[in-house]
Amino acid sequence: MAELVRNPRVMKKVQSEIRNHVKHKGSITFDSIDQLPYLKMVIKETWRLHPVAPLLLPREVISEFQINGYTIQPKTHLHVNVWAIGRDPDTWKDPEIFLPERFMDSNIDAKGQNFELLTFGSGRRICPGVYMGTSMVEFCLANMLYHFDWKLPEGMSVEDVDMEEAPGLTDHEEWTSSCSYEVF
Ligand code: HEM
Repeated sequence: MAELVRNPRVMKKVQSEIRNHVKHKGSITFDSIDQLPYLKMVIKETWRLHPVAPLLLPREVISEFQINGYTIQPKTHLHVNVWAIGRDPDTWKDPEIFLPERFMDSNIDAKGQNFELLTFGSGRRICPGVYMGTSMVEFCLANMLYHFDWKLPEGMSVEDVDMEEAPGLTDHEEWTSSCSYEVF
């Protein structure tokens, strides 16, 4: 929501997609979500910049291996910095810009096969709730955007939105932003 409020162009575009689609149906169902490709791009772009678990869960090395000239010993604890991967300029063009369109005509998803986008981790310890989590986020966001128009409080501009992130196992904003909303 913070990225959408900061990017009114994207907010308008994703709301238009949802409202144009739902106009004919009356309500958002789980089946309708598959007809909302831009909503899915918005969610992937949010997960790229703001991964829910920025360092995943730690791993312990089982057997010695080499990487980039370093020898990693058994029992070493490893952290995969998904936050940094999502902002790597060798992987993403203009990584600091919130641009859902970068996922257009791209096969990258967050289901553990594309190491550029490890929202749910990967491998044997991948999040078992990947499908439930994705469906919940898609469904809740689609409903919030369908039913309400979201605005910053009176007197606050896009530049005032504080995107500072607090340290921790999960990624969350340092300060809770407030938004006003009107029923559509
Ligand atoms: C958007 C929603 C969610 C996100 C982004 C998310 C993300 C993650 C991540 C990044 C991990 C660590 C994976 C790794 O280190 O490779 C994880 C682990 C886990 N998640 Fe989720 N998760 C979500 C929803 C859920 C839901 C809905 C459930 C259960 C109903 C769930 C259950 C678990 C469990 C049990 C683990 C530990 C798996 C293990 O260590 O073997 N998650 N999740």
